[in-house]
Amino acid sequence: MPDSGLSPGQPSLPDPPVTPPPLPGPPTLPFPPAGAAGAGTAAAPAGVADIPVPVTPEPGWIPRGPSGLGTASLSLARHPEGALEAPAPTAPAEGPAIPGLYHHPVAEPDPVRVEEVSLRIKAWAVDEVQAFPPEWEDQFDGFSVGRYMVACHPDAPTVDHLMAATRLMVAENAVDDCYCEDHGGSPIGLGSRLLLAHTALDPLHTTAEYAPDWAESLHSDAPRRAYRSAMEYFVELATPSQSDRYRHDMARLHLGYLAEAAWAETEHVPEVWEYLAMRQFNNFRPCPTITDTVGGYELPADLHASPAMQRVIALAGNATTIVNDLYSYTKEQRSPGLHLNLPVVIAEREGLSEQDAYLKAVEVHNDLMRTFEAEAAELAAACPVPTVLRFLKGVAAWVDGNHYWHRTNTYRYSLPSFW
Ligand SMILES: CC(C)=CCC/C(C)=C(\C)COP(=O)(O)OP(=O)(O)O
Ligand SMILES: [Mg+2]
Repeated sequence: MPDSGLSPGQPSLPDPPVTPPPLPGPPTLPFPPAGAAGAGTAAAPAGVADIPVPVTPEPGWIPRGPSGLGTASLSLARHPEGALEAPAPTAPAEGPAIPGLYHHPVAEPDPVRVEEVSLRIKAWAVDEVQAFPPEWEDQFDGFSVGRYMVACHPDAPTVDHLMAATRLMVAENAVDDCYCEDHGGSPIGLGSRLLLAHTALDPLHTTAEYAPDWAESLHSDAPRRAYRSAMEYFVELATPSQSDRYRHDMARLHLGYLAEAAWAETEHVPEVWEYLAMRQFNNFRPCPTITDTVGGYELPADLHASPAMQRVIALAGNATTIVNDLYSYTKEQRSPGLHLNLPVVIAEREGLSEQDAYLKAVEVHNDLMRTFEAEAAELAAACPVPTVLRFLKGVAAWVDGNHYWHRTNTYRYSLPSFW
């Protein structure tokens, strides 16, 4: 079991079965040829849906109560009887897709898995890391993180694997909300907060005199508690190289947050290309790049580091992140001050109307998606190694699941009326 380097403090997970699902037979291109589908809905890439998903039944799971001094008063989201409640199961999710947005529809995520992950993630958030105060419970439920992660990782062999991704997603959002954005965040002092929180992922190695203060600091706010615990679970499942990949991607993310904050502080509107550069770092990338860990296999480090794979990952991450800019546009228009996103920056820097800028941003997204698919297909043909093929399929599945979640999260997002 790889060592996290973090002080233990949480009950250890049972050893999850990590037998990966059988790999596809003869290598096939996981994507349709570039341009095969027009704008808008496209057929799901052949192959992604073909990976079997063995569902390993897990022993009955009982939510743990809070433990440790003083945690009783931190118990949130409880009914008087003390039972945690997962967000109410919903009918198949609705929500319109952005007209003209190139995307692949996905099958409705397995409701049994969604229910189980939703229950377990809320217990973790409430009992283990106290990730949110009671008044944010509706927002936590409305985020639908269980549905998000089940949709993005259709090949996860067990719910434990899904939980690793789900905890990290909650922790990443706790940092974004509490340090950067609308739940007490601010550009002022952000660098210091992010660096100290980053040590929950990439531990401080120091002398015996100073180490205890650092270890204590990891329990001092919700973002650090969430990062520390989520990472501790993740390294139990990941190889050292997968953990290091994740740390690197998180450092990239934190660098992106800092550039966004620097512009917000001076109310600077960057050039479009500068915005795209910032958004390549302030990006979903750390989520699709754990697809192999969550799938129970490993893309070897040298194959992950190859320039062609790095380009495919960056293109996929950029497409997923511009999807966020488009679906969160009205939410961000309503927020105080000028919230940068691709349509806003195009409108400001290129002198377009809000509508024309939005439609141009849709085209930028579609270009990124098509280039991602074309280059992933080229890489699959040039390097038909089973782990490469499966990783590419996993990234494509994450891209599609991410679109599904944004489209269907009508609690959080709504479309502008440009059509
Ligand atoms: C989950 C993760 C790694 C997120 C990092 C970057 C991030 C917060 C996004 C890509 C989402 O963008 P945004 O902050 O604009 O989110 P909302 O629009 O508020 O949903
Ligand atoms: Mg957004």
